[in-house]
Amino acid sequence: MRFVKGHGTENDFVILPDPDGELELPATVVAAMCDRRAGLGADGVLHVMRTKLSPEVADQAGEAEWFMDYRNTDGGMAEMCGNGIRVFARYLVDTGLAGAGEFGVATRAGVKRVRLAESGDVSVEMGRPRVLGRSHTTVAGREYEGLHIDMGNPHLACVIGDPVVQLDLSHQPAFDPEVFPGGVNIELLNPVGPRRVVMRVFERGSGETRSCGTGAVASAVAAAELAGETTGTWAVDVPGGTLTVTLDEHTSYLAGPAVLVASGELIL
Ligand SMILES: N[C@@H](CCC[C@H](N)C(=O)O)C(=O)O
Repeated sequence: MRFVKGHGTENDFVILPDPDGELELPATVVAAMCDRRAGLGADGVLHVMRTKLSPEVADQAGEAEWFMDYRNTDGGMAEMCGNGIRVFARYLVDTGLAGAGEFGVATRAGVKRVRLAESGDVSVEMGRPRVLGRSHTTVAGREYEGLHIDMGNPHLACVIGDPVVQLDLSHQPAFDPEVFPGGVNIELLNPVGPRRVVMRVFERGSGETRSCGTGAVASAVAAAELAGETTGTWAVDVPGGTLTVTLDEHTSYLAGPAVLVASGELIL
């Protein structure tokens, strides 16, 4: 099985080209690929399929030739991945499957428009974050409150007083299963300057990762709410680098580096 490996601010992915939709991807196979000791190692899998061949998203085929079928480390499907879609776009352009410039990519959360800049950064229009209320999480015995935000996938973004660098995120933080029946991505963040936050994340289905694009947008929304703002551009520092989030009245944008680092043959 051919693969390409890439990352966006060290949120890393195995890319599986499968234009004609011939691959079977049971959760066990995805989990084996993502295993950092016995497999290739990754935070998730980007399965590259023609949109028209996937019944899940075939209605998006008019706006997007390619479908990002996203899987978490545990093999579970997710609706959207902000870093993944930027790496996916980099892959499509570098392999000639899409022209440079702006184009649509199909996802389970609808078509997202991506754009490659000359600097090498890839940006994506993420849509309007939906704030659905407040909830709480417990991390290493400490309870934190945050905003429940729908980015196509579920988030709990918590601005906290404790320094996020010191948190123990080696275990699943507790959350309210009545609010998040399908699980949740949990962001912990500290504002560190005007429109700048430091964020760590515990992702649904993958554990702590070094970055999360949808989580960065949710974090900017939570920081903006605290500052009494609704629009503007935020820098989100994550363990793997820095992402830029722009919020306006109608939508949100995520930008940052997206690189391919290896390709080869997987023996599974
Ligand atoms: N790392 C991603 C989010 C991936 C999906 C997430 N774990 C979920 O289950 O919703 C990002 O960059 O947004």
